[in-house]
Amino acid sequence: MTGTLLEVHGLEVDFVQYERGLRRRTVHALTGMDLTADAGEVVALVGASGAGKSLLASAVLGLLPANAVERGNVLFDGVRQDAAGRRRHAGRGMTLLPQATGFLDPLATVGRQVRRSAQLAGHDDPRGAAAQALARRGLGPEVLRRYPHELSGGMARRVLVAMATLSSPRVLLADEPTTGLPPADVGATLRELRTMADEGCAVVLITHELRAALEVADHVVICREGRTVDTADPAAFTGDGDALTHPFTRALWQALPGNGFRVAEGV
Ligand SMILES: Nc1ncnc2c1ncn2[C@@H]1O[C@H](COP(=O)(O)OP(=O)(O)OP(=O)(O)O)[C@@H](O)[C@H]1O
Ligand code: NI
Repeated sequence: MTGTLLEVHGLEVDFVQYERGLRRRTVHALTGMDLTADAGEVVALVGASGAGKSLLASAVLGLLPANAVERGNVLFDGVRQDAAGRRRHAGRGMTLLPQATGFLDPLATVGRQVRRSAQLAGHDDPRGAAAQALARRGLGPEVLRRYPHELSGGMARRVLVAMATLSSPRVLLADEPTTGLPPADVGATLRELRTMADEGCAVVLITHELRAALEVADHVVICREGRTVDTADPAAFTGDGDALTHPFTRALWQALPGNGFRVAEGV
């Protein structure tokens, strides 16, 4: 259960936009993302809102919109894959646990969607596996018949977690998996991701909550304004942050409540 399953090298993403009068404008959304995740690891990708975390996940899975232009390399299990190749792995070898619960199909029942994840992963009994996966997250059989709009935000998120884990991915990109969950469920979800890694999956945990990331991560990748700026060891996030070599990472740590209330601006 060793080996690098996901490598992202110098990933850049531009969006081509047309303004009034058909004037073309290029937005440089990602300008240099690097990330490596081995089997057995949780790699946290941490950064502020708009830093480019979700975009990296979409790009890795080949799910960028048509007006996006991508440069750089993405390797899955040591093999470079173009966007179409990555899309073929999506939902099988590589799974996205999406940030937006809008990823659920509004026209299909929860049961049908969760069973589909189980089927794709080759479960012998998709129906039983789906019911069990939901029950493990406190969602009873009545939820199977519901449509996504009949779920609360927290329930929808637990359905997404159930679908992602059922698909037994080798690489899991979990995009803000704990947002909107009550504290007890946050811990349970993080532990679940840790267990998936311990069983051989490479987990990329996308979050803006550094403290939560430190609880389960083996490495912390820090991104800022479309590029990764540092990869740090979770053990270095202690005390005043003197063990953190990058000034931006140190400032992020020091700015956390309880760490001195220093402001990270101007770094
Ligand atoms: N389809 C798009 N067209 C143009 N710009 C986009 C598009 N999608 C994302 N962006 C831009 O790319 C940048 C990164 O967005 P992204 O959603 O990856 O941020 P994030 O780090 O996931 O933030 P959050 O923590 O709020 O989820 C933002 O500036 C955003 O406006
Ligand atoms: Ni995001």
